[in-house]
Amino acid sequence: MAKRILTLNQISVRGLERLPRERYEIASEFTNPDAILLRSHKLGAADIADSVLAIARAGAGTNNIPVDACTQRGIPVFNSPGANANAVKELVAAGLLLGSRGIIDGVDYVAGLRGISDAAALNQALEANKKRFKGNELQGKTLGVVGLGAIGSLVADMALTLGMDVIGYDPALSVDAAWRLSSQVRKADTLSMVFARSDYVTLHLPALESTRGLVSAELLQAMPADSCLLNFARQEIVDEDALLAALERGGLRKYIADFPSPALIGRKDVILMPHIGASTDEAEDNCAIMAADQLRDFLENGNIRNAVNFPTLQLERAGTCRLAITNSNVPRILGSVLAILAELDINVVDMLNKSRDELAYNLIDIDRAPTADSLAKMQALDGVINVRHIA
Ligand SMILES: NC(=O)c1ccc[n+]([C@@H]2O[C@H](COP(=O)([O-])OP(=O)(O)OC[C@H]3O[C@@H](n4cnc5c(N)ncnc54)[C@H](O)[C@@H]3O)[C@@H](O)[C@H]2O)c1
Ligand SMILES: O=C(O)[C@H](O)COP(=O)(O)O
Repeated sequence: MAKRILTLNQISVRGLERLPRERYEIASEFTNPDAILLRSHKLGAADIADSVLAIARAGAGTNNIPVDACTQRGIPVFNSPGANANAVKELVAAGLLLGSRGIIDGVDYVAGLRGISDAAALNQALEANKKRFKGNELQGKTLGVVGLGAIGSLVADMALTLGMDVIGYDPALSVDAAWRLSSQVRKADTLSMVFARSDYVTLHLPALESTRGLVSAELLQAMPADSCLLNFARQEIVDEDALLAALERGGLRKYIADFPSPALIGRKDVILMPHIGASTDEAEDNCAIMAADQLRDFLENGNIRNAVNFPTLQLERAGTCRLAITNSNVPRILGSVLAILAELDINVVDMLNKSRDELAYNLIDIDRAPTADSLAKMQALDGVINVRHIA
């Protein structure tokens, strides 16, 4: 039977094409979907039907998904790391330029000259007024990058090519990300060091409980006068009251962000974009393709790539069929599962078991399909969260 994929945002067609119609039904409304494919749609735990086996986020941030509730229910949440990083990097480049030059005010000024029909008079007005839109160059200025993952590392490289000094902070930098990073990026040991030493600070870290309000009054106070803060990560990382206070007292020249809020709209010292960091054809295709491929591999083979709450685990298919079992990460569960298979005289052809935090996940290839009774027995074992028989 075709698997049912519920889409909760518009997903690029190139991604949806990875889910062939003979095996997948895709719709924006389903009562009992097998999986959910979404972008920034805010998903509540109660919105996830019992039938859902997996959730795929075509994008980086998963703070719109109740990941802890999914983990408890044994539902992997996939994302597409790096697939939209270049799009965000390019918008940050635009943000830096908008923060350093009088582009927006200058363009607005020119738009207001529509009524002048005489070219000479127009030219005279432009030349007389252009001093109002003077800016500064980025070359030689310091950019502080907070979060040096897929996006932060590209932003750091981009800033180096613009002749900026780059200082970076990431207390949880992965080994892969460290390899990607230019040796010209100076390491900051503390967040306050980044804020104190930068003309521009750009945020590229996830919204987590631990990063909510991370950009605090204290950090903003440490910034040099005339500095700019760029936020293309998430709104909640910046303490909005502290931000408004910093802008009011002139401690921050500009806030440039992808996340408008009522209190920020209309301020001259704030440049807001409508969450378009990943809104390019290329990024939308990349994210949707990655998310759809990972989802399909999970639904058809139980393999896990780029889940934010499950261990990474891939096993070549062997045997007649496969069991995918999620359980609490405690001893003896796997042994009990194997004992049930042994009772049925079913041979294990290959298997892989991995854990991540409180979860363990197993792929077990067997030479014969188990009975419905034995599957129910496995499901009933203490600590087993779910058991899936994949033909
Ligand atoms: N504006 C947009 O449209 C848009 C697009 C893509 C991503 N994003 C946001 O950007 C975030 C980063 O995306 P990414 O693809 O670079 O993710 P990533 O996982 O590759 O990188 C995030 C980095 O942040 C680091 N980090 C975590 N906590 C930190 C902390 N307290 N201080 C400093 N660094 C910390 C991690 O170690 C990691 O290296 C996403 O989580 C998402 O919220 C926004
Ligand atoms: O986290 C992300 O990938 C971005 O915020 C993009 O969100 P979007 O897919 O809704 O544009």
